[in-house]
Amino acid sequence: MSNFYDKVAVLAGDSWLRLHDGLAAFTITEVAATLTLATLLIIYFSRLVKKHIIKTKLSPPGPVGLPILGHLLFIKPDFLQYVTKQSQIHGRIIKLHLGRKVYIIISSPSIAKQILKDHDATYANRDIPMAAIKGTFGGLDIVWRSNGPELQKLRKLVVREIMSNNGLDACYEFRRREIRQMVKNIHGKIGSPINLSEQIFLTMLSVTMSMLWGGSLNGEVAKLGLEIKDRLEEFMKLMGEPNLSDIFPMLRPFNLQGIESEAKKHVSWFYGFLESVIKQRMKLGEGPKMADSKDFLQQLLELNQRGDAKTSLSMMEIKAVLLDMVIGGTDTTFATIEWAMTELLRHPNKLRKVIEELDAIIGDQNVVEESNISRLPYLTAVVKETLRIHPPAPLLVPHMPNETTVIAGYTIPKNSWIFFNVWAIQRDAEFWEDPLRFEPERFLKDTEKRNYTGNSFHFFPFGSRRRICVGIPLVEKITMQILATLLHCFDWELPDGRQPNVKEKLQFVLTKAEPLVVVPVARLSNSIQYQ
Ligand code: HEM
Repeated sequence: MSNFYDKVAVLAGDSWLRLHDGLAAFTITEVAATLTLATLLIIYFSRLVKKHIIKTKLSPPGPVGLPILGHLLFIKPDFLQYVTKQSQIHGRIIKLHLGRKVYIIISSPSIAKQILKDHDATYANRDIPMAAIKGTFGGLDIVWRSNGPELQKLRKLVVREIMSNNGLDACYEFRRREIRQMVKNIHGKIGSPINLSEQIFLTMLSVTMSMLWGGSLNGEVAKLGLEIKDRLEEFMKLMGEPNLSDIFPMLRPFNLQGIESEAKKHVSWFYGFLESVIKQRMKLGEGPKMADSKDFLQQLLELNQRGDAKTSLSMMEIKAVLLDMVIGGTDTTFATIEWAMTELLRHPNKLRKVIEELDAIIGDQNVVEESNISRLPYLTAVVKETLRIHPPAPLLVPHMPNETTVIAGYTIPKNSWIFFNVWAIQRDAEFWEDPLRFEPERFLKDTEKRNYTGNSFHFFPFGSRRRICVGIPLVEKITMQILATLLHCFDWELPDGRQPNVKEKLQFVLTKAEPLVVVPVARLSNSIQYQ
């Protein structure tokens, strides 16, 4: 043994020549052992140095909290307004705490980029709230799964099989049918004030349900659709509610606010309903077919039958993913259309430009089809400007780093909740000229740079990189087609000439606090569009 260490000393200290001489005398095992030892020492010391750097770095600034509770009592009633105001006072990266949970709020594009681009994998995890654990079989869906091969498998399946051009084309007829139904419903109420927000919501739910399993909200089924809406709204509210079981995990067994049991009640109702749809589908075989259309459920069940671990899905995963789709597909898209209509009605000169474009491209005699959408650049800019001023997920979904890191000179502890305040970034006068003005024209210039595919950290309403929204291709089609149809088929009058306000309400998704009430007026000479 001592002979071995003598040889190591020769290697470490003597001349190049002697080293070469010495090498000849070593066995392969001895050389390998030396290299392993050296590597382990390097790893050990670099970790020590990293730990020391992290320890000596600062914690992000933030308001002073109460002992034990931290900022729990301050974040209500309006979390978004509270964190935005605190960021204006303390800086673009701030820290709050709720019990032992650390919240980090980012309002800086460059810091967001550092996290989402340079530390993407570390920060692509989620700390799943108790309400979501109850609602997703412990996190079997996409939204609440942490980073890893299972998440990537699910995301790939949805993106490739469902959100691809082929997947979406396969269920175009379902979307088209529901939009035609919306036109018919509104046409029946010409001249009287209608709650357009509710109409848009029901259309979106109807479109989503019909794409997922061929369901519809017409006739008897309408009641069912409304019950789905109420149950899922309750579930979302509970997920957004600060929960003592999350903040103080030792209190979990007591379920003090009853959030977990309530969440389970609402979501179990929804899963019960889904099970009956799935059972019926399996009994009947293929389910409703329209021309060459296939609904999502059919595509998901085919994946379940594949029996190939790489691509197949379990029944629980299918149900959890369907829940993501109903929630993700309905609320966010509804909010975007509702805000776009509100902003256009507040800005008649912009509305006029949209109408001119629709008249030029679609004309008086035709119906808006998905194939026309790419020829409507001004309306596309309207949707982007709406997503800039009113991002439906203003803080994205909280990310969680699985190790402690140093970001912008501050230590971000492992397992903290990271909120990206896109709402504040997208309204920041430092990055946007006259940021509160509704100005779609800003998206007509430099269109490549000003897109929302996650490369710009000044405009990222869908997030970025590993956790970017999987629904973007569907959003692009459905938002544009519904908006174009509403504006092509009808003129809209404001009851008593009152402008709609832009008061916001955050319940996981940022919607209008008050519904949009307007009077539809028929505007096309060809009544075929209304039938
Ligand atoms: C205007 C409409 C929409 C907006 C603004 C939006 C926005 C977002 C945002 C901000 C995230 C979180 C990104 C992050 O964690 O960093 C997200 C995730 C997600 N969205 Fe959307 N979304 C929309 C529509 C949809 C639609 C139509 C679907 C599906 C039908 C969908 C499905 C999902 C899913 C499954 C996730 C989870 C992705 C993951 O965690 O890996 N979304 N979306």
